Amino acid sequence: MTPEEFASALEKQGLPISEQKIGLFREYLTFMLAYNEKVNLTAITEPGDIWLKHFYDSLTPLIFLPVPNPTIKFSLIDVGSGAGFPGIPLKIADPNLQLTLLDSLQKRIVFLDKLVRKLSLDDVETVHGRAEDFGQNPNFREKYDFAIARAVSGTNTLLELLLPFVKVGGKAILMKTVHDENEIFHASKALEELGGRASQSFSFELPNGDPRVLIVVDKIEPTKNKYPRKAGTPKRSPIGGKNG
Ligand SMILES: C[S@@+](CC[C@H](N)C(=O)[O-])C[C@H]1O[C@@H](n2cnc3c(N)ncnc32)[C@H](O)[C@@H]1O
Repeated sequence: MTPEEFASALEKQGLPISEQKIGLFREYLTFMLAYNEKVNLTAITEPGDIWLKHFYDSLTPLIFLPVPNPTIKFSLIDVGSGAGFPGIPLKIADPNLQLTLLDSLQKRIVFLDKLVRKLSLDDVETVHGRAEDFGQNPNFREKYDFAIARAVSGTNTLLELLLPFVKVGGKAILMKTVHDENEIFHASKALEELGGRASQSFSFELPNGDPRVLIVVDKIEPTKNKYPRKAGTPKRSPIGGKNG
């Protein structure tokens, strides 16, 4: 996908993007690829693939999910953000977002700090640590309108990593590749323990035909104090068992 195809695919989906924002995506791509030479950030290094599989893919929640009133600032934590996906593309598209990027790898957080300065993005906080620890931290716990993650872990594990961050009334968004789109409706044990309710599941294809699923979970009750459990436990022993 070229930058022009990126802009026109978004426009077709009702998400027009300005030249100035395309310029920020160009800077992001150049900076990430240069940095990737010394620090492992992404296995996707072909520019056309970056426009499609990182940038366009990261924006799909804005295309497929009902967007809250754009004049209201909302807070979002991107858990396991890696090289900034999906958080940074979402912030470029919606500068009103109050964004937190969390990752357990220090070298990725150092990259994200530099990137945020390079792109002059406001209201972006980067946090080095494990979701399991920060989910128990009162400054982060139940403080966000949205918690999102792409390519971090299986659904039951991810629910335990995401839902503790979400305010009652907010949403967790799970970005998945191929999987059973009804899986979330069978994650009842994890949802019940964590105060979530499966709300929507969207299956769609990227412009090249690659399948994607977005799962939305409403936070309907506070998460029980014992969750998230200590670092590593949600992955080793997911509530309700391992799933996709
Ligand atoms: C496969 S990468 C995906 C990165 C990015 N979300 C993307 O879609 O390109 C997974 C990232 O999650 C981070 N991660 C995994 N488990 C985590 C945890 N428990 N807490 C915080 N970060 C975690 C890893 O350090 C890694 O950067």
